[in-house]
Amino acid sequence: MVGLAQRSTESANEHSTTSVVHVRDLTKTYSGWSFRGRKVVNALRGVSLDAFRGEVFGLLGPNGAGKTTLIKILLGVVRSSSGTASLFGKPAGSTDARMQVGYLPESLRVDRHHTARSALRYYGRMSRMSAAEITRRSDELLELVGLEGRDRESVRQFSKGMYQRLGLAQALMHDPDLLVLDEPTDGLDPVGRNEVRMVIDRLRESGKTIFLNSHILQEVELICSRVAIMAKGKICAVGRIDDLVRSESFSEVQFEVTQNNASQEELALALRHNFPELLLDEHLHWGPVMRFILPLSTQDQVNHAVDRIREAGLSLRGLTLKHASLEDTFMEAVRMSETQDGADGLVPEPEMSIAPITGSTASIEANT
Ligand SMILES: Nc1ncnc2c1ncn2[C@@H]1O[C@H](COP(=O)(O)OP(=O)(O)OP(=O)(O)O)[C@@H](O)[C@H]1O
Repeated sequence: MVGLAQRSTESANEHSTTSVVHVRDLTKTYSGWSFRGRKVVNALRGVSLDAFRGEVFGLLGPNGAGKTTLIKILLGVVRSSSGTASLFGKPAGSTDARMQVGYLPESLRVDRHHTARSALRYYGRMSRMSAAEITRRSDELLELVGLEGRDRESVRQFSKGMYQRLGLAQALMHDPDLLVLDEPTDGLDPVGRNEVRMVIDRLRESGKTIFLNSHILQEVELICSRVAIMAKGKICAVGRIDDLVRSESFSEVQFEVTQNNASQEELALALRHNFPELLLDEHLHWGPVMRFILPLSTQDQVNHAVDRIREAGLSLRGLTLKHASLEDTFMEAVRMSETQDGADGLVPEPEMSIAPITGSTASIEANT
């Protein structure tokens, strides 16, 4: 298992160190009044992270962790309470920063009367692109997302995967260097997920930086080079997935033991005496060789269990270590955050007024 405290496992040599998304000590407090009085929600509590040029950075966290709030601040839709957030060195929300970011919301709505091409024309116009530029860019993007040849069909005919790939194309219309994707593969079948993943791969290869929010851990493992795990408004861990899911940590260990001349009942009795957690039958698989699984995570714990098996006069026939996964890392981080304080009230406050957005980020909604 991973260490319990917040830790950073950055390794500067393995990726570009040019910070595209730079966040320091960011806080966001929503406050307001209800019939019970004043309520405050600390949605972000001192968040710091960097996403570097050319990487796919994943933001993970359970519901209410603060992911959407962070993304809204990066896009300039919500104002932070304190701390700094910048994109390409420009304050998040400034016109300069917005011009360099494309956004795919979780549920992009493209009017049903559109074809893929007319939708891109619409978004291109919103980004104040010329007609020639729109045609050129649409051709490029339709090919990139694999919708060439389908561009005159009504989006009504589109599968979810095609719709999502069109969403990626709209986010890319003004050729931003940073793409912010909110749950890009949510609701897609395996084929659709694979198609979207392939587009993301091609974008990464072309040098774009991708910042994505997802709760599908297997997807994140496949797509992202680095991740931040958030819970209760804080970053619990940040770094390369391989580093976070440390190879020397386990999630569980399976033992196989036996004892000369002992019946299965005697063997079970000896095991239960030494490992009280095996009182439940579901944890113990009976047979001449008994099998059981313990939730051990460190080598020391494994050594200790082996010592106990030997002291009980049992012989160890087999030992299988299951290495920790990103899910184990995530669950541990979330468990830890739950043991900390932070009961928050939930009252919306009126958010800042939303300035006209240039570029394809115009599809962002003022979600209060
Ligand atoms: N406008 C708002 N007014 C008051 N509280 C809010 C507002 N927006 C979000 N919150 C609260 O802030 C906290 C963080 O919410 P946020 O939507 O950022 O989390 P999230 O990680 O994106 O969750 P989810 O995965 O469910 O979308 C939650 O407790 C949420 O209820």
